[in-house]
This record gives sequence, structure tokens and C-alpha cells, in this order.
Amino acid sequence: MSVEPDPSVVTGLDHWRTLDAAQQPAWPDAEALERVSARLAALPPLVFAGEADALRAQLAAAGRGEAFLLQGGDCAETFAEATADNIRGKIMTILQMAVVLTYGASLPVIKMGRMAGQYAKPRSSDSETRDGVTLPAFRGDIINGFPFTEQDRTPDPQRLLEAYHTSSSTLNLIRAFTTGGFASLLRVHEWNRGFTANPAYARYEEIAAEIDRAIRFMAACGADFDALRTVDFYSSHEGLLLDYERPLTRIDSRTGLPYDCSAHFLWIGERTRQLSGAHVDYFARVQNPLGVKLGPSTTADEALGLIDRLNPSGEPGRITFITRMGAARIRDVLPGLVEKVTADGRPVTWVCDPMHGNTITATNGYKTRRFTDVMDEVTGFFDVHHGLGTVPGGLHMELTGDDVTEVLGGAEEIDDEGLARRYETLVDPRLNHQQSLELAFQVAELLRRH
Ligand SMILES: O=C[C@H](O)[C@H](O)COP(=O)(O)O
Ligand SMILES: C=C(OP(=O)(O)O)C(=O)O
Ligand SMILES: [Mn+2]
Repeated sequence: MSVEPDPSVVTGLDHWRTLDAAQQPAWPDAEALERVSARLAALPPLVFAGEADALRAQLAAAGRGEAFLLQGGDCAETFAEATADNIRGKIMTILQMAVVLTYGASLPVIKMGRMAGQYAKPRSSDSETRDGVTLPAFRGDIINGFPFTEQDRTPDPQRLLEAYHTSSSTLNLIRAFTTGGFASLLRVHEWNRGFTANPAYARYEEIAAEIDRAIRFMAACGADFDALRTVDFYSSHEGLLLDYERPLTRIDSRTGLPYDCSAHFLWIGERTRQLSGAHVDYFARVQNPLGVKLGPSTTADEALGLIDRLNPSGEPGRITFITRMGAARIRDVLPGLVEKVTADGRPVTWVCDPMHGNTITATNGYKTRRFTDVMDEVTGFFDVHHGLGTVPGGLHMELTGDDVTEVLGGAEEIDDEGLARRYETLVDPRLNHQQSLELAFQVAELLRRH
């Protein structure tokens, strides 16, 4: 039986069009956009509403300290990089980190990719100037192209369809890998043994050996490793480009309520979380679990206003606050915010993004981050929550499975010159495969100390 939606629910989904929408492209051809929207609206949803509900329940558990979220992937996915090797590398990295964190936290880890839709980027500047030529800034493959030509940089609505189809094939491979035996706990553990066998990472050997013993203990107890051959893996991206999110929003036949079926989880970015803006209005109306990024200037009133708008009834798991304060500021600014939000009583899940508050420019011009700053912010996040008796619910990372050189440091000691070796990101620097695993092992060490 299907439940018909209240007509006002459906008309409300277009209310954002009357509000200020930050960070949207200026499409040159409104009719072309309309044709694409109609096509997108007729295509199948990418995820099922029931999966988003299951994720909401798991995020609620993370908010209570009964699970831990690991969300990771590129800053900006690209169409060209949606290859089997790349997708496999990111999944492997996230699964390997998740095993280490499961052990470190003694909690189930919710696995989520910034994948299968992370194509739209907010930018500090609308334009870019090179050698006296000014063109629109690159806003992600779903909007325009990276090459610095007028044709590439002109927003093209056909890209929305390519984003949909690329997301669809990415998600298909994710589902195949995570349910077809590739993600089996024993295999992932073997990959981690391979990592710590490298002398460069010997300091993590102790935890790897402990995990090994734990797995042998499980085997001796008769654990059903066949049941551990599949994992749930959720998709997420920044809910930024409303011309994409609106046509992919569907009425759930079970409840008559709208879900944004472009991904399981959508987050509102630091630059688009204005209480009276289009993004907050739009996402308030869909049922998915939502994230909101909170930077160091966030006031308690803003955070409480976001709860009023996005989760007035205080449903557990509905809101995840992803704090990105910067290593230098987290210990000063996070406690007051967490205290005031906690006093409100409506639950939120607190997650740490240790990337976006720690971006610097290297001496040779590369946009980068220091591994030590990233780790310092994660440490500050755990310290603050432990100090307050609140729950550190997860990590939000920019990472890739490749051997890129975009973040400084780690055991490989990537330095300013080293960045040039393999700097491939089109927007923000990502931890490479090894740095991501190092981070997971260091977090496991940290959790052991706590
Ligand atoms: O991913 C985050 C933002 O899109 C990014 O940091 C903005 O970068 P910009 O300052 O280079 O525009
Ligand atoms: C744009 C991003 O982050 P923020 O909104 O926190 O700056 C991002 O996650 O890539
Ligand atoms: Mn980014």
C-alpha cells in the first residue's frame, strides 16, 4: 500500500527557490536546465528511503556512544577518476581504517563514503584569474570543467546527468564490493597485516598484533566469519547544488514523506548553513539523516537555530554536527558550543572533520595540510568530549586510496618539495592510503589511552 503525500509537502519542496541560495552556479541556459531537471526527476532514485532510515538509527547510536562513524573520501570526486581502481582503493582504505577503529573503540563502525555524488564544491571566490584572464572558478565536475578555458568553466547542466550516471555506477561497484565477499573481515585484516609489515609502520605492529589475537579468539569461540563477509556502506555528499538534489528527491511510498534519494546522508556546508537560506529550508523538508559543518565562528545560537529548523522534535540520529575548528582553536571554541547544545536536550551526533580548519599554503604554493595538525585536532576533539562527558561520535576525512602526495608529514615525511611528486586533487588535499591508515592506528592508540 502506498501513502499519498500531503500536497503542501510537495509544494514546500520548491520554497527554497524564493530564498537566497549561496554558492549556486549561474546557468547560462535556463531551458536546458529545465530539460535536464525533468530527465533527472524521471530516472530511478540512487538509494532507497529505508536505507536512509537504517542509517539514521545507526547515527543515533553513534550519538549515544554505541557506534562510531567513519566518513571519508575525496574533497571533490571527478568523472575521470570514477574508475574501478580508484573506487576499490577508497573502499579498501575506509574498510581497513574501520577495522582498526572498531578494535580501538570497541564499537561498531558506521562506514560512509564521501562518494557517489561528491561533485559540487563551494568556493571562496566566484572567479579565478590567471595571466590577466578571469573565468568562473571550478565548482566541481557536476557544474563546470577544471581546465582553464572559457568553454570548460562555463556551467553546463548536462553535467548533472553525467553526475547522476557516474554516481550510479560508483554506487553499483560499492554495493558489489561490500556485499560480494571483497570486504570480508579476514581479508581486510590481512591487508592491515601487510601494512604493518612494512618497517616504516612498525610502531603500529603492537595494535595489529592485538587485533590478530582478537580475531583468533573470535575464531576459537566459533565466530561466524561468513556473516562478516558483507558490510553496510553508505553514500554521502555535500547537499550543495539544489538543482541536482531537488529532482532526485522522491516521495517515499511507505510514509508519503520526501527523501533526497541522491545519497543516504547529505550535509550542509559551512558556507551554506545560513538559518534563513535556501539550503536549510530545503533539507529541513527531507527525511534523510543530515550533517551540518560547524566552523570556529559558529555561535551557540546558530547551532540551536539549526536544531530548531532541522530537528525541532529532537529525533535521535537526524542531525550530525561535523565540527571543523582547526587544531589551534578546537580546545577553545568547541567546549562552549557542546555545552550549550547539550543543555538544550535534543540529541545531536558530534563528528570531527580535522581537515577543513587546517588548510595552509606550502612555500611552493600548494594548498596542503599537516598530518600533525590533523591528528592534533582529532586529539582535541576527543579531549573536549571526554572533559565534558559528551560523546565523540566519529570522524569525517578527506582521503584517497592512492599514493598521492597532498598532505605534509606522516611516516613517509612528505615535505614541501615532496608535494610536487603526485599532487592530484582539484580542490583540497587528501590523506593518502598510508596516511589514512596511520591516522586510524594513532586514533586507536588514543582511544586506548582514554
Ligand atoms: O572543500 C572545501 C571548499 O570547497 C574548499 O576548501 C574551498 O576552497 P577554496 O578556498 O580554494 O575555494
Ligand atoms: C567544503 C567542505 O567543507 P566545509 O563546508 O566544512 O568548508 C568539504 O567538506 O569539502
Ligand atoms: Mn574539502
